[in-house]
Amino acid sequence: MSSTPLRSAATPPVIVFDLDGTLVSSMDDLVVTLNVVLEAAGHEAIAPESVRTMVGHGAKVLLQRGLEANGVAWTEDSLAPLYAHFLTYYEAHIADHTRPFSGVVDCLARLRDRGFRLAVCTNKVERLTLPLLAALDLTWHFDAVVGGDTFERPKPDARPVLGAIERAGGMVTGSVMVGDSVTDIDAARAAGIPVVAVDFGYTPVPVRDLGPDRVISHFDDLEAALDELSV
Ligand SMILES: O=C(O)COP(=O)(O)O
Ligand SMILES: [Mg+2]
Repeated sequence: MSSTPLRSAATPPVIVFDLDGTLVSSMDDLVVTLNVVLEAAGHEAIAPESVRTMVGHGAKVLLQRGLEANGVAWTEDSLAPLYAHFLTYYEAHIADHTRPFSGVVDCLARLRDRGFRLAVCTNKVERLTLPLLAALDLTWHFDAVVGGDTFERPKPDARPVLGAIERAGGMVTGSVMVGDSVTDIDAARAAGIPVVAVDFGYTPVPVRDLGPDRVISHFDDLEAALDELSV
């Protein structure tokens, strides 16, 4: 049992979680989907190690990067049918291989017990985010879910992070972002809240080099990191 006192229920801080590469290991399903779409359009499949460096800005940008890796120039018009295929295929295979990372579910429960509100702030569009959370039975943990298309601009804009805190009914002071990539760190900075990075996510450079306030290698270590940040 934690000895940390419960927080005031009136104005709780919010732990705002990124989704892909932070809460869930979605890489395998993203790789399969991207390559199904690219190959159907007559292009080469991309190696999983390369796809890992392309995730974090939403499916449309992933597809754009997949085309660019094939040396294919794209326009909004040429991208549209491929993006439609991506959405349809990925929706039908959203949790074939995707699972919460080790320790996630227990950690979410402990944070709730400690009086935090919890939110998701991902650059995945809502159409994909909501079914993925539901398929993994994660939805009920969260007071708010913000996708890449919920507000005008996605992360690294501050608005989705601040919107997640607001929709979760919490206050900005004491809230913390937990993410795996530069978009999360920059969004947290823009929102004026600290950021804990996980080092097992999807990023082309080591996340430690991006200057997060704390780095964890397992969700069992998140509460200690939050305690160190005095939130
Ligand atoms: O690139 C995506 O699909 C979304 O990524 P995120 O959950 O890490 O923001
Ligand atoms: Mg991520």
